[in-house]
Amino acid sequence: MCKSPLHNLLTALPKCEHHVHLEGTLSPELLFELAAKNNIALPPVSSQASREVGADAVDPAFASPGALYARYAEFTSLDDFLHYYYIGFRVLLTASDFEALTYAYLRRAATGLSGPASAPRSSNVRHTEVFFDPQGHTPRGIPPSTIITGFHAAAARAERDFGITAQLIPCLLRHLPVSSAEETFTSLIDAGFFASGALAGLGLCSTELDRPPALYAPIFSRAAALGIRRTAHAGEEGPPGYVSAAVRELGVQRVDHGVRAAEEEGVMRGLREAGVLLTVCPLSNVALRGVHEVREVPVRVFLERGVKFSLNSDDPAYFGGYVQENYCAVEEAFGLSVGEWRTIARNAVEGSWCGEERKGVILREVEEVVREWVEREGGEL
Ligand code: HPA
Ligand SMILES: [Zn+2]
Repeated sequence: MCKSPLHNLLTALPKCEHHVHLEGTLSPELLFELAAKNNIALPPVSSQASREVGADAVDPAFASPGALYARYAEFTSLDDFLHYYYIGFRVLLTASDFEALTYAYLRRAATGLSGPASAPRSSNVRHTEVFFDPQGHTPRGIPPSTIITGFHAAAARAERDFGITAQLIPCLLRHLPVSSAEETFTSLIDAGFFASGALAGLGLCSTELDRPPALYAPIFSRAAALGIRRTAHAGEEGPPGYVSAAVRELGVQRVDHGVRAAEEEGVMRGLREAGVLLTVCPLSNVALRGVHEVREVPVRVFLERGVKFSLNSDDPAYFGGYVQENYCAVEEAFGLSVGEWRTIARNAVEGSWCGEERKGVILREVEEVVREWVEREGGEL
């Protein structure tokens, strides 16, 4: 629980999350549990065990969940994190593994609970749009259909149980050749996953430096021609110019992270004029050393310049917080007003891809929660 007087408003505020990687919700505990169940070898923790040809390098972080958590607290960069993130993929094999992973995340996002259901609710994500990385699974013999089946089974159950709605977005991986991204995108189209609504849009992630958005322009223009919504990670480690390139050359409706846009007024103006929403992830930025502390995330600058953003967890199992913890960290760092939180909550709903009817429902909930708070506690709107 954060120390802010607005804490109870922040837990009650209806939220939309647009930037969370399904594989980034894999906790160290579940990683070890699935490795044991699926008989998957993790990197050896001592040189005794690593003599085979092609074996992983020795890494004492895989000694226990506690050792992994300690290593996660010391990430030095995006690529340092991605090394661990992709190792985690290995334990996910079956549709039921993906269903378990998805349901645990949705329950936590909707209720704040990871333990017993009797505890009071302390988070209120009403709608979430979740990334996954097909190219991290197909080489292991796991087709996108396995992930999509598991995800939607969990989403249906979580909607019944908690009233949260969820959509799924594949991200193409920038550390692999562009030809692999093209093949992946083509196979997802051919399988009819976009046309059926099983996939809600297209994303782009992984290593950013030296992978300019323009490399992916042909794929994204194909997506545009097919009426597929688009988003891309940009301006996390990469320069502000990558943010404007994502908007101009990929035609994205959202930019994931985008925080380095604040370094250039012209880039901010472009975002404002295009009405693009940034999916900002404050605790992720601290964990991966983009900033030293949340106070350096340009939240205030974006609010003052009218650049829209939502607040998100990115990879909550790796970065020490879900959406709720990100909201609290921002409030502790900036002390925003009730009116500013209302703007953030409304922009998050409006930047969602869930359809006008659902957006209308959540917007009304936002207004009700804010109105009740102001009537009870006072405060500026
Ligand atoms: O923050 C991120 N950036 C890029 N790629 C990613 N894949 C998972 N999380 C991230
Ligand atoms: Zn991300």
